[in-house]
Amino acid sequence: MDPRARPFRSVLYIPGSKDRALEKARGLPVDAIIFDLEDAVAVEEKPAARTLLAETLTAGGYGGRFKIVRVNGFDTPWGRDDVAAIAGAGADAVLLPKVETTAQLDDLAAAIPDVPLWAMMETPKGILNAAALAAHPRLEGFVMGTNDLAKELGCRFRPDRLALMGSLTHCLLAARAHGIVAVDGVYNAFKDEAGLQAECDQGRDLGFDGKTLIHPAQVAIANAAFAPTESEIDLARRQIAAFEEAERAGQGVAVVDGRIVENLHIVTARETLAKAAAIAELEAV
Ligand SMILES: CC(C)(COP(=O)(O)OP(=O)(O)OC[C@H]1O[C@@H](n2cnc3c(N)ncnc32)[C@H](O)[C@@H]1OP(=O)(O)O)[C@@H](O)C(=O)NCCC(=O)NCCSC(=O)C[C@H](O)C(=O)O
Ligand SMILES: [Mg+2]
Repeated sequence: MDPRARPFRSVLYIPGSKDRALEKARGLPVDAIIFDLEDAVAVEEKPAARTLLAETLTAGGYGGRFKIVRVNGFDTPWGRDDVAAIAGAGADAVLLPKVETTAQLDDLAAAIPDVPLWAMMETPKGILNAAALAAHPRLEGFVMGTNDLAKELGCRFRPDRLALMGSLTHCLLAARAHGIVAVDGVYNAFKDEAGLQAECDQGRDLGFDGKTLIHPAQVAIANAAFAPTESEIDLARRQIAAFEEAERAGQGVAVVDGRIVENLHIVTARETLAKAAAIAELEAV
């Protein structure tokens, strides 16, 4: 199945140690959840978080939300135990942090044979290897780790994310070349709605499927920013109708709102309608 066939507008991190947040997420209108065992969980809490998360996933109750578990790296004392604990618990994907090589993905793939893999893109080596990682046969999604990446680059956070732009677009190119999902990084100032809106709009303009989030207050903004707008849906319908009319008249080009519409625009128009339909289907669950 095409991993991009379902929506990933809002992808909420939940620390695997926080039972209240794990419970709350069962009612949040998010497209996907990253149940985190890595950086959001303190070292002393890791074994208990792993057990709590395995029990929580097994209990279910997350409806149509896509369930991703971020395990610790296999170069830590916890990574392999994390994978063993969540295997068979019903996760839709397992997310490996700080991925740099396809050998790391091979290692994870061998440890959990039946679950799709996702990769955190957040180190310079990982970003440089994005094309090879995206081509891995088990990989279905990239998540940008913009905090770790900024740390590694030694760059400053700016509203326009200038220092990160090369990495963001490089990973998007790799993801699109290999048909996998690409989700943008988090916006840390979770009470700053205007800042989040601007960063979501930028991520959407770049081509990301959605945004990773850290707080429920961020969900509505991401859901709106990464959904097709009413005017985009209306335009898509009119482009398809006009193009089909042109084809019936033996022509390969139509004109809508003063702009040419060719077959390639119809591909985009159909994708827009398919995305709107997938969102409606998910929201009906
Ligand atoms: C940022 C927070 C620490 C804020 O927590 P808190 O002060 O408790 O928030 P609120 O009191 O406003 O919470 C209100 C209610 O919402 C629930 N809640 C809060 N956060 C979440 C969440 N993420 N998911 C689900 N529910 C959540 C609270 O439980 C309250 O519920 P109730 O009491 O019933 O009203 C906190 O939001 C938080 O811990 N966020 C997640 C942080 C996280 O996961 N960080 C790691 C991922 S970021 C990262 O690592 C990216 C990447 O790797 C990189 O390098 O960039
Ligand atoms: Mg990180």
